Amino acid sequence: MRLGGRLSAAIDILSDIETRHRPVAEALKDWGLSHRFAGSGDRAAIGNIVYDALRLKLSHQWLMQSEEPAALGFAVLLRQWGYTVEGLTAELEGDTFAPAAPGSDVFETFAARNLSEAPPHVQADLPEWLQSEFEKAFGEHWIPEAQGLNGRPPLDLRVNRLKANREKVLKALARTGAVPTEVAPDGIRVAPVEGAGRHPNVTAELSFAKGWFEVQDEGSQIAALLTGASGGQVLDYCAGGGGKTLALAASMGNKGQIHAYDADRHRLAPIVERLKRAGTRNVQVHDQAAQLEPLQWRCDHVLIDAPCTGTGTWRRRPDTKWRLTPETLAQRMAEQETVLEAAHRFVKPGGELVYVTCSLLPSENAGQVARFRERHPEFKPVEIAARWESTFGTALPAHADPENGMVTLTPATTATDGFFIAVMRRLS
Ligand SMILES: C[S@@+](CC[C@H](N)C(=O)[O-])C[C@H]1O[C@@H](n2cnc3c(N)ncnc32)[C@H](O)[C@@H]1O
Repeated sequence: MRLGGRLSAAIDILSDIETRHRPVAEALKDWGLSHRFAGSGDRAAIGNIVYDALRLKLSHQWLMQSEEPAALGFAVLLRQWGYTVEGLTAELEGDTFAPAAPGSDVFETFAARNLSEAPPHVQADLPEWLQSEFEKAFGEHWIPEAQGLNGRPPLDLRVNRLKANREKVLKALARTGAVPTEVAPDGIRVAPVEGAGRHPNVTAELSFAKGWFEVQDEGSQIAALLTGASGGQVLDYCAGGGGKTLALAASMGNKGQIHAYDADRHRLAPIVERLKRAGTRNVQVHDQAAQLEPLQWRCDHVLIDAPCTGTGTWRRRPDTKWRLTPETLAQRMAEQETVLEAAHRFVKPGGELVYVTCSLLPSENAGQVARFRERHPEFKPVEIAARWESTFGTALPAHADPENGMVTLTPATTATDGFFIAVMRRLS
């Protein structure tokens, strides 16, 4: 397919997402099933246009003065893929599969408008109702912080120390251009792709099958390491598919005992195969809360990787940004309170509770922790600056609240997905 056909397909998919309120992954999959002739390069290019359009949807619409999916598609190529109007027109000329170009007046409007005159939430490309949350989180830096969530993400991997080391994996993946991550000691990164590019399918590699590495964002690796667990009894209370459980098992060198629990057994199911591939020997998986009862007051570390709105992962799932509602936020906050209430009981006196979200909204983060500490004054913040420095050998990143044991990672400051991490110790 040439660019015109790819752009037409992306516009059709954007219409489908808009009219039927469908998740982007499903819309792309359906398109692929009904267009089996399209090669993998075409699918990647089409997917990239769709994802890019959703990342900057509001500012594209404002600059084009149009909410039409076609305007979005053209805006992607002009603003994110480096085309000029003339270059794009020339490229699409004579391409019978190319979509009709928006009228010349749309391009003129686009050229005449200046984004710095748009309302702040349009500049930031987020739903207006979330502006106050971002202002609260980042003060005067809230627009660049929100914009940081609008870029393409890298592909991050975590080297599994139980089976390999960073050098070995870097060598095995040399042709991908992978490099060591800045902060996480076992992380390696393949840079974000440009234009129609796509990341290598690393899970098809023999080294992946052998358990040498996992796909995991550097922020998630950092969160797991900040638990500070090196042995003892560890409870991963919201283990899901086991991303952080695996990271903990590796950093603990298979010592101590990790208990991985999740209320949703379907989410938990893949953990068994993953643990096997990674060569872990210190993890017990639990799918019933009752199985955890003997652990009450016994755990050295309890990790709560809480259910959240996922605002920190908008680079990877930009459609969720536009589907998020105040009702969903309220629901996630209620779930967070439930898990905090249920999980803190397992921390032994002197033990630690680590609360993590992949969201940047203060009501899910600092607000949630403050309310928890009001209800449970026996939990006090740990020295997060010292923990960070001894773990990573650097100073705390820009958005941290050492007095309250909290740190926030963002694409703009740590070049990771957005994460919030609070570490507390139970005094009695
Ligand atoms: C952010 S995800 C966990 C991701 C996982 N830790 C990882 O690193 O791959 C949050 C998890 O919390 C689980 N969860 C939600 N409510 C829960 C509850 N009341 N008790 C235990 N787990 C819960 C969800 O099923 C979901 O898997």
